[in-house]
Amino acid sequence: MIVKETKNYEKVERYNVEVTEVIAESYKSIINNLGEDVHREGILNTPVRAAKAMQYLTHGYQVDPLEILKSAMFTEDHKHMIIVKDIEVYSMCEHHMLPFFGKAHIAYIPNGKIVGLSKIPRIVDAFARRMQVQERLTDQIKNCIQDALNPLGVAVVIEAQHMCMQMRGIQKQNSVTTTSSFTGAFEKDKTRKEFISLISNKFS
Ligand SMILES: Nc1nc2c(ncn2[C@@H]2O[C@H](COP(=O)(O)OP(=O)(O)OP(=O)(O)O)[C@@H](O)[C@H]2O)c(=O)[nH]1
Ligand SMILES: [Zn+2]
Repeated sequence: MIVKETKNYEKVERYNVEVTEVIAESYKSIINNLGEDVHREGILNTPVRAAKAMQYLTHGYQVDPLEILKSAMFTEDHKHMIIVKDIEVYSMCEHHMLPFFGKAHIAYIPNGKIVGLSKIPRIVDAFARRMQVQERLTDQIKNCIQDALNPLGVAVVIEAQHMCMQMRGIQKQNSVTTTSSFTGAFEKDKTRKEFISLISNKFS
């Protein structure tokens, strides 16, 4: 499944017909085995809908995050912390194939190159729209920014709720998991504290 943006910035979803049919057949069997009637009106198109939904939720495999960053890098002599915070994250836990969702807060300190701001949420999506664990998602985002920009440091914090811990299993509705990953300057106490303090401030 490919998500493309047109020149007018409209998002177009293109599904490979054969892949969708194969996944839909599997869903038919799953729905049947769950005890539902696959011929019931409301469910008749569900296998295809679910096949498309699942391909959408994992379309990050078709995206190259490094290329996204490289497509908008600019030379700039700015050596201060740049933070993009409160980026919505929707991902799929690889253990249960249930969503986990929350916010990512990302910072870097440039070393000659800055990147187009929108590209940071774009790479979050590129890695999040896959089967993931929160820890790997956090590290992949950090490594990608480090590799593309070679900055003085990168910081990534993700706060998320896992549906597999809420709707089933341990059923804890209010627990939030925080993961973090740092390079370079952010390994220093002072810089990391400044980052944590800035992401904790809310705009009034
Ligand atoms: N570290 C980590 N664990 C995760 C993540 N998403 C889900 N899990 C956990 O993956 C584990 C899988 O454990 P298993 O014991 O194999 O699965 P389970 O029997 O369904 O476990 P319960 O959820 O405890 O019922 C669970 O503890 C989940 O909470 C994640 O992003 N990171
Ligand atoms: Zn899970």
